[in-house]
Amino acid sequence: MIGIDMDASISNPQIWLIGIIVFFLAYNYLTKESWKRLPPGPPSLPLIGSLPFLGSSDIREPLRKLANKYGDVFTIYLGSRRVVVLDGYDVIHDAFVKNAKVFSGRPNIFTIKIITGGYGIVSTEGEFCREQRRYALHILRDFGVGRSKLEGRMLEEITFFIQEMEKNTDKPLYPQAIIQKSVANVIASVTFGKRMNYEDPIFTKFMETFNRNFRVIGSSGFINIFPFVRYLPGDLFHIKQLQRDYDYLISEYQRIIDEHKKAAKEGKQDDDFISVYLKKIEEEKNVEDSSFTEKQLVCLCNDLFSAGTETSSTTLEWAILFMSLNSDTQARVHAEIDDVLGNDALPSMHHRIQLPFTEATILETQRLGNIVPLGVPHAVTEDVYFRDYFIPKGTMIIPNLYSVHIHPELWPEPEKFKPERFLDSDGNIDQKELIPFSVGKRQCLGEGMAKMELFLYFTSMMQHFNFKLAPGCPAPNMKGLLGLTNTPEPFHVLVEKRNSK
Ligand code: HEM
Repeated sequence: MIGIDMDASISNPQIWLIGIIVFFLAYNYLTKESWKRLPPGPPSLPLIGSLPFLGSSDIREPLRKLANKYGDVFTIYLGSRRVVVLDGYDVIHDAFVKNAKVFSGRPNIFTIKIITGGYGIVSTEGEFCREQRRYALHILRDFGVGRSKLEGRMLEEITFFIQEMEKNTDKPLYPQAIIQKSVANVIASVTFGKRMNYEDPIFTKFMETFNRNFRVIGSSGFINIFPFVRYLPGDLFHIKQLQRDYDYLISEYQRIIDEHKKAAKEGKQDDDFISVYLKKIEEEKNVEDSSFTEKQLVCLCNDLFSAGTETSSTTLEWAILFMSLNSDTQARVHAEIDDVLGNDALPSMHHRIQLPFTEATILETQRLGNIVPLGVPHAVTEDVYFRDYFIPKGTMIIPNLYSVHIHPELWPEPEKFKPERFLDSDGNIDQKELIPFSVGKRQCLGEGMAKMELFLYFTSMMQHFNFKLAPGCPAPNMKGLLGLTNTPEPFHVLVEKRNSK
């Protein structure tokens, strides 16, 4: 008969070891959040998480496939970071609008933290962010979003833009730089109170640095998943470059803020974001722990430039590309604009209602261009049960706006460019479930300004020019290049001056 010698077992180190392992496994199992039913998802491997299931660089289609398999709320792991992806309009709306209080946080992202230091709006959360967001919106509204003051400044910039395009007619043009400088000038005019000459070397250096910064952040997924790479010698992952470029941009904002302070001391009143904000800092100087500081103003300037330049200019680039490839649509837009504006009246926002097809073409550009396809990541600010799943506090949330904009039930033949889909049977605009600016409490702060910009720029461009692909230049791959935004692959167009009517 086989008996158990208890004394021998207690002193046997192997049995102790097995006991400890069993204890830890059991502890891990019992305390693991998964028993609380985290949203399902693909397996997660040590260190790399779900990366093998996300394709090489463009994760849009892999995310769609995962949604087909796991449903409209699913979990992936970027390295060891847990991320919940929301797929489709209903679930994004449920989270960001109906559960806005919990879903309006921002995740802690290494590259963003090293450059912003926790200031600004885009990457902050909580009461600090709410107060700053409210005040920034107040300035923008007061300043003229939806009113003629901003429209006047924009139209002035558009005049320079049209002149610049005219210099480039009848030869192959890659329009990215001209559009971007002009759109950056709109932000400069709102923020600094002045536009800059396109050839100005300071402006050129600023935009080059800004673009490099944007590109590095756009491709910094690897650094954010494996932040320890910052300790490697050299600068293989461009982290030092990122910091250097950011310091340069900050010094430029600071220089302009100092000029404003000097002007204010001399009694000169400026009518721009910086001037209004500086007055607020002065008003709050005796308020303990006021969130209105110069450091915050500097970061706000950067937020407005970062969030407001690339997005609008990329949308306009897509618009030119779609027009070049869809001559029937282009002809219909031309005809509508000719009827309402002729060839020299300046467009204004009150023309929007008379130009429904033009408006529908802009909406279709936003849908198919999918400029910010994965939105800006949110985070849940507390543990939450959502659609029967448990999502722990701090989890990063990705709203897959791309999934909304290519959903075949919402948009039949979603891959085709068809502005008519936004017109109802009476020919009026029906925006349907288009959400390029996201939804909820963190919805784009510049939406009003962006809509004005897209309408005035697009209408003016179409009033003056006809676009077609430059001979010998093939159409680019229409999926675009995914970074922070989805930009068209480089393309060359022929810009032809129109003589309408
Ligand atoms: C076509 C142009 C634009 C598009 C497609 C766009 C899209 C977006 C999206 C998707 C978000 C993320 C919202 C979220 O977190 O749920 C966002 C945030 C933001 N946008 Fe825009 N945007 C555009 C233009 C602008 C402009 C012109 C400005 C500046 C005046 C601006 C300023 C901001 C800011 C400050 C945020 C952060 C808001 C926050 O964190 O609370 N955007 N935008």
